[in-house]
Amino acid sequence: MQAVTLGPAGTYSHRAARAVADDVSFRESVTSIVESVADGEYHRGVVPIENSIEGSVTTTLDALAENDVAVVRELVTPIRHALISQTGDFETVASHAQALAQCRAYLESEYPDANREAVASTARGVERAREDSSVAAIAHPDNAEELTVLAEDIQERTSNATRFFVVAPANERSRAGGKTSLVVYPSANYPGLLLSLLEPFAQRDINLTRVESRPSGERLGDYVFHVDFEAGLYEERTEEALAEVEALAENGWVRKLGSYDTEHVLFGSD
Ligand SMILES: O=C(O)C(=O)C[C@]1(C(=O)O)C=C[C@@H](O)C=C1
Repeated sequence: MQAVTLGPAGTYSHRAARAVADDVSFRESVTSIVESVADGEYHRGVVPIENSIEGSVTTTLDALAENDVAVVRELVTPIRHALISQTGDFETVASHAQALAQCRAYLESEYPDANREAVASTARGVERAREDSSVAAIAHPDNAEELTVLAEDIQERTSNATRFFVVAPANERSRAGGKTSLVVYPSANYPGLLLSLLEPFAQRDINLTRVESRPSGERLGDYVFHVDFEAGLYEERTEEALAEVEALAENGWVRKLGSYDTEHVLFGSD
């Protein structure tokens, strides 16, 4: 099977994608990965959804709200960052914005005067460091070929981990699995709306694992809600809860991304 993920080769997304497919292709943005699966160009896409330190990857949330795709697997993988450069003498640190944020304390204490440059991915940061000796990158240490690893494990916590979703064409959505993800756009705003959307789950003893609001883009104060919970779409209690949520969102829409199980993925050097 072929999968598409964030490139170039060597990103954390690439590491996660190797657990899904032998043949991995690359795109420059999460949005184009999700779109290329929705268009049928690829069968699987691997996208970061949430990090234990820095929280949601908002471009992924928005792409899942805007494209009709299914989530078929969830992969959790440790994220251990290294500082990589040609020499110890650099002016700029280049990496993905998530990685720069996950190493904020280290950078502030060790390199308070260095410029931070957000690039499309951690591996793109390594390319910058390879081209320019005044640039250091934050990335997985396996990317350091011919460069120097100045420091390892510079993320805020050793427990740093990122969740990835494996997206598939919408017709491959599964009802089986211990977790489910939904996107709900109620297109309404009144006191207690969010409470009413969540009560159907509490009443059926369904544990929510994440609720995130994102602006709908329509107007200020209008939100899309991303909800993950510990039950499968095949369960009667889920069907009942969803019927109530769909009734509450009758002016908007509910996207069932699908049910899946969580897998923890490790690589040799993790
Ligand atoms: O830049 C990469 O290496 C990515 O795969 C992206 C990404 C992210 O968007 O969160 C993935 C995992 C880490 O949290 C840091 C960056």
